[in-house]
Amino acid sequence: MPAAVDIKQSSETLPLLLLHRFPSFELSFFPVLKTKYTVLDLHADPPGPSFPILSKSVRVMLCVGPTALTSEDLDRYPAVECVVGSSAGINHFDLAACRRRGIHVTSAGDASSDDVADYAVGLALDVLRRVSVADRFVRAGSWPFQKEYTLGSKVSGKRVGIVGLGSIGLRVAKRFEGFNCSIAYNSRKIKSHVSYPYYANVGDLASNSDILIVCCALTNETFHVINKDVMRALGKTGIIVNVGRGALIDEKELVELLVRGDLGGAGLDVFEHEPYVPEELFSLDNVVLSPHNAVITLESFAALEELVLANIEAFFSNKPLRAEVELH
Ligand SMILES: O=CC(=O)O
Repeated sequence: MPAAVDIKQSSETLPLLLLHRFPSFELSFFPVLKTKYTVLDLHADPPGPSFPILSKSVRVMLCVGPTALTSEDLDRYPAVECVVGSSAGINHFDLAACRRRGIHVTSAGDASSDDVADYAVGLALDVLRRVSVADRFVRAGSWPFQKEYTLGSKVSGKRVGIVGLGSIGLRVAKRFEGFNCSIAYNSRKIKSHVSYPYYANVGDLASNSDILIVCCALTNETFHVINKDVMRALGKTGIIVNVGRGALIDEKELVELLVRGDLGGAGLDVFEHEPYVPEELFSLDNVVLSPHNAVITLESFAALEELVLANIEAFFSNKPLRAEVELH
């Protein structure tokens, strides 16, 4: 499965870095990496003769995007001590295996939290005010002929429930405060630094919300945390926005409720089996679909690149890592 080696022999003393990424997804900092480290590129083509030997001494793995990192992957690289991730969500890493081996893991931290929070608000606005529908209407040339419109729904003053009040959730809350919305939240634990009402039960939060924003981490505990009952509690006028991970919501139930009109609408940036999106959603005007786009801005990528490079350098110079993940 290792495909290639791209070795810069600028200095034998520089340690190795294994780059684990999608093919043809060249980020601007890859050339910088290659000037500083001997970069083994798992997905480049063709394979190089030194790969099998060099890969045994790789100490840092850089995992770009949602490339899964399994226990078997780690077994192939016995010298790995640090996994540098490039996303905020790290459900695609086998964290238990990292913990067993004492491997440090870093994430994107809050490099893209502002952008994801902005996007969550944008999706809610779009669903309620039907911006994408209006755009399609104009582009289809319907404006001169059709005089009847489906009414949108006001955003200001709505009750916003946030599932996961971490760095993204807190930013979502601040933004909706600007719309005079009331905020409440659910998370693993009550947050003493905020005064928003806390609901230990997601269903209770949904019952008391008009807009439910899902932005918690995907773990074994939060898989399908938004189930049929929670969505029923949100009700026929409630809308749900997911900028976390697809599997936080029971997607099959979500689709059924939306198709039957038992849920008010949805703004979805993530899906359970990306890039597959259930086709039943395509014809629903109360649903806004987006291809895992919330982090994709110039600014997020710049912050991410800075963080990734800093963490690699910190590891090799025995300095503290940033955005290190606590492995329980
Ligand atoms: O989805 C994107 C991320 O987790 O950073």
